[in-house]
Amino acid sequence: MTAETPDPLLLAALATVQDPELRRPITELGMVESARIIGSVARVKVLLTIAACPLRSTIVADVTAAASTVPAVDSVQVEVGAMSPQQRATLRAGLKHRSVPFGDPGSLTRVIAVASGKGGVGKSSLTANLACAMAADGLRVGIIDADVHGFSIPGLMGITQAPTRVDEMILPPVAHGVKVISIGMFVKGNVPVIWRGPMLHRALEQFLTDVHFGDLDVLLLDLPPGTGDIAISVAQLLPGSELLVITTPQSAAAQVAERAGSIAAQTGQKVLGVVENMSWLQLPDGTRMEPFGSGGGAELSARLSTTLGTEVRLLGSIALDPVLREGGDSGLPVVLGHPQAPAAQEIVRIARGLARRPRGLSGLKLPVTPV
Ligand SMILES: Nc1ncnc2c1ncn2[C@@H]1O[C@H](COP(=O)(O)OP(=O)(O)OP(=O)(O)O)[C@@H](O)[C@H]1O
Repeated sequence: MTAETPDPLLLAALATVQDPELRRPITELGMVESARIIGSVARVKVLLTIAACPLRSTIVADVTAAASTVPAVDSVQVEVGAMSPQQRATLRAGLKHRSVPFGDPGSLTRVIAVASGKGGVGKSSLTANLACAMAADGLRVGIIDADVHGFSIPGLMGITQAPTRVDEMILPPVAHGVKVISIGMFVKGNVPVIWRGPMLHRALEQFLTDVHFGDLDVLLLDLPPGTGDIAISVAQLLPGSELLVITTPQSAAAQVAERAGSIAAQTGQKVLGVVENMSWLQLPDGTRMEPFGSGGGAELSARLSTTLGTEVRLLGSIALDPVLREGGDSGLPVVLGHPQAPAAQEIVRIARGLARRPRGLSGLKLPVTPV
């Protein structure tokens, strides 16, 4: 065997190693420069996308473990280098070719925009938990935190790592199996974002084009509360996206949420359903207290059904539970940290229902052209 020819058994073992960010075998990504076995020593040279790759040690550990499985190998030496600009351009071209553009009518990724009428109803907490529940079920899931003024997804998912940039391509950090991108990852400290419509539109557009999510089953968008510019941009950039509307049981909250949901009447988007959050608090004696009243979710689903002319179901009601708040504060969503909690089980049930629904035209108002 010449110095240039990789050892086929070693290469086959290395094909089981995935780049943690790109989620593709490192052999397919052009990251294995050489793979030889000399005596009983496996010598592998790995090229990282950039020299300062934050996941360097993970990749080295995975390569070492994979190479060790080859029967002839007693020890493994991993040399790490960085790709040349030319190699990165080839990688980018290959990824662009294979990634699914979420806005395409033929895209197989289900895009769910999570909306609410007002802030503080638990929209971001539910987005994070629904995503984790779907990922735990084996789906490939991404979140775009489009709540640019009140971005909270990185904290809820426990992400402190910045996205990796490969030239103009952005690789989103992965937490609990979910790929996440947020404007919060691009601002220093807790600086408020004071962008207006056109900038918000461009930020969302950039997330959708420059962030490499790879092939996703579900992309969740955490929208800002209300019926602002971003909701319109989402409808324009992702015409196939569907809305999930969150409310509390309070009648006033449901009325405000109706405005967020009825935006679908203008954009032609489908409303997947309503989720009522903070429905009740379980007291130590087993009784239920309803701090925010009751009936808001049912009221909202009835109102939206009338406005949109199609059934909009109440998909579930989630209890007010301190463990849900604690999970958000610690970056370990309750569906993973306390899966036995009733609130977690209800979120998992809702997530499974959403994931099961086939994509299609049912429930959509189709434009009718007069003949
Ligand atoms: N079911 C629940 N039980 C207990 N606490 C909850 C529940 N849902 C949300 N919370 C808490 O309520 C607060 C508001 O939730 P969250 O930030 O998810 O709301 P939001 O609708 O996304 O708000 P905004 O749009 O203003 O960001 C958070 O502190 C969160 O931990």
